[in-house]
Amino acid sequence: MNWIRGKTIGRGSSATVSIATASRSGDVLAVKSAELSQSQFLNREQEILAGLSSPYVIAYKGCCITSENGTVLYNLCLEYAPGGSISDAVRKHGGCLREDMIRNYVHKILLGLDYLHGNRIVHCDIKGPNVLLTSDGVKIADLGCARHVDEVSGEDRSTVTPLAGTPAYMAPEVARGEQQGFPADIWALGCTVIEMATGRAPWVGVLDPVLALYRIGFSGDVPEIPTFLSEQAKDFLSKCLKREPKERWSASELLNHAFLVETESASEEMMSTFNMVTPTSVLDQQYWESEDELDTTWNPTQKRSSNSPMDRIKKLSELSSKIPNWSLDKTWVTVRNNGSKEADLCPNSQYHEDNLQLQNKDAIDENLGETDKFTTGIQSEMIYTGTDIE
Ligand SMILES: Nc1ncnc2c1ncn2[C@@H]1O[C@H](COP(=O)(O)OP(=O)(O)OP(=O)(O)O)[C@@H](O)[C@H]1O
Repeated sequence: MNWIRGKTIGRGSSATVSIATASRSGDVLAVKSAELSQSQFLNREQEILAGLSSPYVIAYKGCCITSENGTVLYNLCLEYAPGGSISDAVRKHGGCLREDMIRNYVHKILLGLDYLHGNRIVHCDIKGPNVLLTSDGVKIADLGCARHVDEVSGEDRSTVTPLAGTPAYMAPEVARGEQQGFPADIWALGCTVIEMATGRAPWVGVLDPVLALYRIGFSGDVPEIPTFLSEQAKDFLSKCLKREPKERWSASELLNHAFLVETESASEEMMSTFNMVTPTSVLDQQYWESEDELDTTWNPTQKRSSNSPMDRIKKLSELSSKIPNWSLDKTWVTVRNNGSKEADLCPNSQYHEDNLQLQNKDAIDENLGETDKFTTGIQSEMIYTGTDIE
């Protein structure tokens, strides 16, 4: 597949995302790239996405290898989401979303989760930044942490695949290191609803993530449910945030919850909110003006020698100075089992939100790997012919 790489539009822990145009069709794409030698998460995401087709999951468009400025890159081509993430939407709306908007988004996320779970896939990292807005509506993205569930036992393969996700959104059983099945996605959905309603990740007031994880795993507490929500919304949340995974409602059960009955009412307003004119080319200047994002990765498995709950909490405390507070900014961390360096864990954790964008850029510059250096400096009109991988 030939495509023209444009500006960098996002950065995550495993990859850099650029806008691109498919040479033949002119379609606008998002291309997620990582150095080939460090592309294991992109590979896993490709393997999962390639088998999926849902209007509620960001679509897979192909993958290829390119050699750019002497660096060999693995590229995952995806449907482009011009509206940003749900977290962006929360910020644009002044820090919280109206309940009818939340209802609409939740409905689409649940349709996506119902589809994934029906295909025996656990997403493992549901949160506002990983739900994107396209001209077709809300779609689940970033399946880099996703995994197949064992079809025979119905349990996940956590013995071979370490648990993953973002601490503030982790279900109690995940925080304890026990299991990460479908109910863990439902808990994370509940946390995402709180994020949409309040502009903050759950567990407000617990700034130390080590203490917070301990509380999530062992205290018996659940995140505070916003009192200003309707009774239906509160009841919906209570079904997501059951501490016992077996008591949590499934995606298909939640789709029939009374909270979602009026789901279509806010659709039109939401779609007009984000100025989602689809660019016709990577040369459209307005699409170079989106801000770069910095997400950071926390990688506890690098040092992991035991998976017992207390050992996991202790390991967390070793890393706590590098872990940011959990406010709704760009300092969330994703737990993954790759080999990234501790120095990369959270370069921006000490920065105040007011100067976050500037500081993020500085932090990016300090922490750039070769791929990032290349991608940041890339010109907007470069045509690459990748080696298609089927
Ligand atoms: N399909 C897309 N369309 C538009 N922007 C996208 C798309 N996919 C990703 N992005 C942007 O790139 C950023 C990083 O992408 P993504 O979260 O998939 O990377 P990652 O390395 O898996 O991140 P994380 O560290 O959160 O796991 C996103 O926050 C988003 O801003």
